[in-house]
Amino acid sequence: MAPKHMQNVVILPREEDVAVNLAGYVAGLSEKTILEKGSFSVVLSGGTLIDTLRKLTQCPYKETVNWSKWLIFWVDERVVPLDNPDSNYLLAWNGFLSKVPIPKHNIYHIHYSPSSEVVAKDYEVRLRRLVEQKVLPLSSTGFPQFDLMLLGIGPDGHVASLFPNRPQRYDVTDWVTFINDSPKPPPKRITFTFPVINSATYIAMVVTDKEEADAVAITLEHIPVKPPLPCSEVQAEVLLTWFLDKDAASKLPPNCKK
Ligand SMILES: O=C1O[C@H](COP(=O)(O)O)[C@@H](O)[C@H](O)[C@H]1O
Repeated sequence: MAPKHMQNVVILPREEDVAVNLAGYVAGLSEKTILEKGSFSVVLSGGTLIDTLRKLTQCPYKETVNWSKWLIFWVDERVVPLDNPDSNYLLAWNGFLSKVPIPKHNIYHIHYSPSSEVVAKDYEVRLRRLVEQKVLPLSSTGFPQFDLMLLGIGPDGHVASLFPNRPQRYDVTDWVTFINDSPKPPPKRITFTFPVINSATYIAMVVTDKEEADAVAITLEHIPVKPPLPCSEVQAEVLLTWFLDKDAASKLPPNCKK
């Protein structure tokens, strides 16, 4: 296995190029992982990422990817009913999942309850059951290990629902935690903790907005800020790849943009 903290930065001219490149990357990983272990666990976030996944739902990938072996999870979810416009599940369903033949029983969305604590506990219990059933492996650090996490970031450097000035980002015990005062609406959310995120085999960090350019530059240029941006603490077991368009990369020094 490659040493921890391997990172790759891919900078492309337009969001459309990122979408094309990302689809090829995910399809390649899907093929390799299914050959090696018979399934492919993919963790989605919300936000602009879902639209950037659109090429996977088109030719040739719609036909060539072995969707029957995919398992879908969410790195974070808003604590709202699944048909609420704020739901990350609904966003993913409308933009991605409804267009590809992933078996419904392989789609692990939250079970809604008005209590974010109850939702987080339930999601963690279900993950623990999948580990017991050997559907998901455990990492060497004792956290579930997903094959691929597809993440985005916010302008404040948040990743999943781990925000700069909230304690959840420092949780090293739980697998899934909750927040009732998210600085970005809606306030109630659940989120994977950093030990789970950083146990993923592969992570794709997909950023295609000018608004996130400062957070990208602070992270990739190792500019010290207090507290450190959550997105700067993401690392993968094998490889973290940043997929950026020129807007997201616009605050990086010129030598990075070649
Ligand atoms: O609230 C959230 O925001 C982040 C970033 O979203 P974006 O629209 O700036 O791409 C997202 O990754 C997260 O899943 C979502 O709940």
